[in-house]
Amino acid sequence: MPVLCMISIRCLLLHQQYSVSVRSMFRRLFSTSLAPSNLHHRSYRNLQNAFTLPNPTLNLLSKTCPAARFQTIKAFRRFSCSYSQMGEARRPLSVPIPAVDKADRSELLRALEASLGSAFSSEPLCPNPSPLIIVISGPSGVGKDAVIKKLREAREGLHFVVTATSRAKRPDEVDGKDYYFVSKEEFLSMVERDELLEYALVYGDYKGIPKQQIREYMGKGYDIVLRVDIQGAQTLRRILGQSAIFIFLVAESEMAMVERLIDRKTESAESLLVRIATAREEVKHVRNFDYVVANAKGKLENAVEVVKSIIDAEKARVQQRRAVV
Ligand SMILES: Nc1ncnc2c1ncn2[C@@H]1O[C@H](COP(=O)(O)OP(=O)(O)OP(=O)(O)O)[C@@H](O)[C@H]1O
Repeated sequence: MPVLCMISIRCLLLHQQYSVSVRSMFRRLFSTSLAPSNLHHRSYRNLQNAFTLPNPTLNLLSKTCPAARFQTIKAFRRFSCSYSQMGEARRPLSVPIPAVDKADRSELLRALEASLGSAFSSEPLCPNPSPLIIVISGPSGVGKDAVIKKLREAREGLHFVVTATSRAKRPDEVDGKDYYFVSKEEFLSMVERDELLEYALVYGDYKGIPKQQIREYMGKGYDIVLRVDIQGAQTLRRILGQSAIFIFLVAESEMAMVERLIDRKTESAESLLVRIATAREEVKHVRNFDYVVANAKGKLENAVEVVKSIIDAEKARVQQRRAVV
């Protein structure tokens, strides 16, 4: 019995080798021209008969190894099915195609359309991109605002959501542009009215993302850019899942990140310590993001280029992300 099984497997291998080589020979034969002759069809029918003729090898196999026979039949079905699809596109031409060096383009187009049985479509072959939600996050002082500022200058069709915050305005910040500066009480009543997609208490101040702004701009076809801290990004991942793109911004090293925060001169000594300690932990969250982008010292432009490329790549995805807020 084991001997019989080994013989059967050998036979199967030989049979499969034979069908593979015949298949590739066959493909070559049929892929040479758009105008197959009857000969091709006859050859195909002969070959099909050869496959379906009572075959002692197959019979032997079916008795000894039913699974092997099933595989062989499956392989043949796949082969004949792909042939018939191929055959549809290569059926004999009903309209002669004029010589390409003699006919003009419109003549050729008409003849090709008539032969194929339908007009060529001018509909775009690329996916119609749906508006994206791009979440940009990273440790404190890594350059999120700097990257977003450059991105704003470099690219149209993006809406940068203005976050509501209860923190005090810095001297160089503009209300309604950098943040919506609101009191703690105002912020909490927005929470009660369920007006925020996500909110958090960050270093003693509230920050939150107004839903209405996102809906309005997505409705107009804009891509949405959200700038959030790591805590916010985690919450957004839970809410939006894979429907949004999550980009993690990092400095080239921890030292570079600390120097950048010191040089900014916006933090007190205590706040600097808290931010740096937090940033150390936050870097570990990179695995929850889709992309990581380095914003190296003096290379802000590079970081912005990478973010732009990510957006371009996402626009070309076959399976588009569809965020609903
Ligand atoms: N590639 C870079 N090279 C040099 N300096 C940079 C670069 N990117 C940003 N900076 C500077 O680093 C400082 C921190 O940047 P930024 O305020 O954009 O960080 P952030 O991530 O938004 O910080 P936070 O989360 O604390 O608000 C700023 O002074 C900014 O000008």
